[in-house]
Amino acid sequence: MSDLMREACLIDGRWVTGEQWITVDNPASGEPIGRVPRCTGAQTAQAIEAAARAMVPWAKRTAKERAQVLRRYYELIIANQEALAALLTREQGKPLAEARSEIVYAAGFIEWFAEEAKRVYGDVLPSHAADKRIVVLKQPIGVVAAITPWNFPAAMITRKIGPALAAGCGVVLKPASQTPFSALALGVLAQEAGLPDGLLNVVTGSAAEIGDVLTSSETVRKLSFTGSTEVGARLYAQCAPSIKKLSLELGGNAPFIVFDDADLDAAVVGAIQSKFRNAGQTCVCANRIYAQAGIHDAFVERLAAATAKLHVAAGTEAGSEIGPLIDEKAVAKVREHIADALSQGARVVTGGQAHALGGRFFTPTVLAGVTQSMAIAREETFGPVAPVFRFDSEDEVIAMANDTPFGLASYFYARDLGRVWRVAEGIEAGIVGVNTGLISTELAPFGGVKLSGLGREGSRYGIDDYVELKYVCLGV
Ligand SMILES: NC(=O)C1=CN([C@@H]2O[C@H](COP(=O)(O)OP(=O)(O)OC[C@H]3O[C@@H](n4cnc5c(N)ncnc54)[C@H](OP(=O)(O)O)[C@@H]3O)[C@@H](O)[C@H]2O)C=CC1
Ligand SMILES: O=C(O)[C@H](O)CS(=O)(=O)O
Repeated sequence: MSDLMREACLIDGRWVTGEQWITVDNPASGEPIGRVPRCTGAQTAQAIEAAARAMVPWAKRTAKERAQVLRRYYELIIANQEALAALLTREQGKPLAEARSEIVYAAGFIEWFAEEAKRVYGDVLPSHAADKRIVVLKQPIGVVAAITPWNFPAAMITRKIGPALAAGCGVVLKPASQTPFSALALGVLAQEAGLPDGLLNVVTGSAAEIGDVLTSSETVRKLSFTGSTEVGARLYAQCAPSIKKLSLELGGNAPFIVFDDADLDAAVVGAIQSKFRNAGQTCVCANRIYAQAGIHDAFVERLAAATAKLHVAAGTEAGSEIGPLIDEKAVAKVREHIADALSQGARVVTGGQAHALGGRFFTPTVLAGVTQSMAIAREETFGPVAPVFRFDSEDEVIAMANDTPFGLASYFYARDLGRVWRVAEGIEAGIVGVNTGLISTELAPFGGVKLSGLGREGSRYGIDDYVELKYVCLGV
């Protein structure tokens, strides 16, 4: 067990366990790698109380003092990149190279919000009366509950705790049950960085039981959730009675459009990067690939050739590019999407079947002849399958791209300036990648529209969701 691995929860500065446990397995082998406590509702309530108590002195510290602690936290995450990456690959399965990148990405949110802590500015506004002055204060919103998914076990956490801690809030974090160890390791480093006891609490266990306590608590003033739209909507409803502020980063169904005037080789590189990162298990993966008639056949041929070269192996194996899927349910969904597409006339260009490694490994796949009526066009595959649709006109493909209740990420390759503006403005999404398949950075506002969620994470906008505005009307 690495010295960052904890089989315990962090509540009020203490590592605690319970009477029941949840076993965590290695997706590459299916073998158990450890266990974490199944925290009770009472333990969750203790964590909320600890966060509320610890945030009072924390919020009273100067912004610069908070920034200095967060800066130390950032430096410790970077210093422990290798150990954190190894732990992340063991519990989530992604290639070690991707895990190392995720740790840098995760650290980037702490670095960024350490700086943003010092720039939470209020306002003095022109008054409405000679004997009044208008002052706007920005104050920490209160205790923050953060619930995170398994696909980015480190970055999805720091993307939430970074702004929360920078703003002066206390946090109760519930990581995904399949990938708790990265979160607990970040708890170890938070203590080492000097975060006060109780400010960051990490509870593991039954999502519903912990979620019920977090969403019903009136002490919790903010819920930040990343995960499926189904669960996000449920949490939204559960938070209504206590009128919490919500950030919801939910599911996607990203279109990836290649126009006739695209740089075809660049488009193939971008499609591979967007589609197969984390074995396709990201909410911003290209989920539908549209190729214009003039380049369709050449693009499909080149995409299939590049896809067939991807190295499928356990994440710990040198050169691994595609690791295992998180669980058997994920493999079943990939099979269902392929079978449904083939039953409606699509064809396999490469892949299409489980990998020789067996278990949760699946061969990177390209389908052609895909249409909007297929399940793979309507649902998020969350796996290594690239479905290619043919289209003729710009208006037609914008309509196809927008023919989804989701609106998180989108991508297109084109070089005509007018087309770039028309398509970027016409696509209904929170994020548009133009001539790139990689859009993830802590410096930009990340989030979606429609059923993909509420709010933005990262960037100078990201801290707004963790403060409240207070209007002070000053009689003079
Ligand atoms: N927009 C974005 O940035 C992202 C969106 N996603 C989306 O999430 C999905 C895949 O991730 P996945 O983890 O399976 O998503 P889930 O929504 O199933 O789970 C996300 C988190 O919510 C918890 N959870 C589940 N049910 C409840 C509940 N009733 N009350 C409280 N918490 C609950 C889970 O806990 P437990 O693990 O214990 O079940 C987990 O920690 C995909 O749809 C993907 O698109 C994923 C990542 C990023
Ligand atoms: O969980 C996800 O899919 C992440 O939000 C993707 S990203 O932040 O790495 O782009």
